[in-house]
Amino acid sequence: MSAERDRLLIGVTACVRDLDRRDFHVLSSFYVDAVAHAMEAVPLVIPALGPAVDWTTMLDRLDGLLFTGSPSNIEPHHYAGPPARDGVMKDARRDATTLPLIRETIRAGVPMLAICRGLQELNVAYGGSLHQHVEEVPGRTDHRSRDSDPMEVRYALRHEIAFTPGGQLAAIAGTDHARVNSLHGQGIDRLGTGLEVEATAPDGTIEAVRVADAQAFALAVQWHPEWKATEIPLSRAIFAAFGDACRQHAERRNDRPAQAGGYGRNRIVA
Ligand SMILES: N[C@@H](CCC(=O)NCCCC(=O)O)C(=O)O
Repeated sequence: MSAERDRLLIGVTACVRDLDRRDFHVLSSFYVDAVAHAMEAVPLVIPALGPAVDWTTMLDRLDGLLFTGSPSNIEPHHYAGPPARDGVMKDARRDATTLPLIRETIRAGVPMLAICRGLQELNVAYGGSLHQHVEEVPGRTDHRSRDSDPMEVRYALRHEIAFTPGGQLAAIAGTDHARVNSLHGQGIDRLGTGLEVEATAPDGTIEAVRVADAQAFALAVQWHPEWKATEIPLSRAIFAAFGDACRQHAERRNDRPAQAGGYGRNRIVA
């Protein structure tokens, strides 16, 4: 088998945007670049088709899933929150795809990494709720970036985070604190059942969580490691740890006999 065929296949979630009077399934190139370069894996864009996607077939073939960030917000009815203010960007079809897909991914034991909106989706998928405007919560700072700023400014490392002592992220990072970028207006309010906090900002905002009883890697961060993923040491470490977990999952699955419709299907080899 060629080295190219050995590469990991990583699903990356897409948003739906109305562009030129049609819907496009889109995502920032930073995520696919991070998968291609920091993980040396093959990114496969997962369209936001909601229940039309056959999760079992998809999860049988993927080595891992990256739940991406997005300018849009989760519709508050998913966490019994008050209606969003006028003008807030939403994406019902992404919600209808990622919320069940996260639960299914973890149930299937497929490794996952979630970033920004992805972290918020994981929290909501596990029964948690969100602050819709973190900057208005007493004691909190403004975690948003300015859309008009150049990317180097928007993605600049902006604030400290402290890793939970003894946590998975502290082990991945090899330190107890780091500086991260910040491009979000929403954040975790009530923590989802079964999630554990892995990092916090000085104002108390939850910056990273993990699914406590997941069979495989299931980590989510509120910042953006996909930015300069091959250059920033913490980002490199996160994608390396995710890649290791995906490789182990691929190896375990390839050892299992083929099943018709289960999560143990062998990959087709030449
Ligand atoms: N809209 C939510 C989530 C923030 C988020 O994921 N930002 C990423 C923007 C850039 C990108 O598409 O990658 C919030 O504001 O909290």
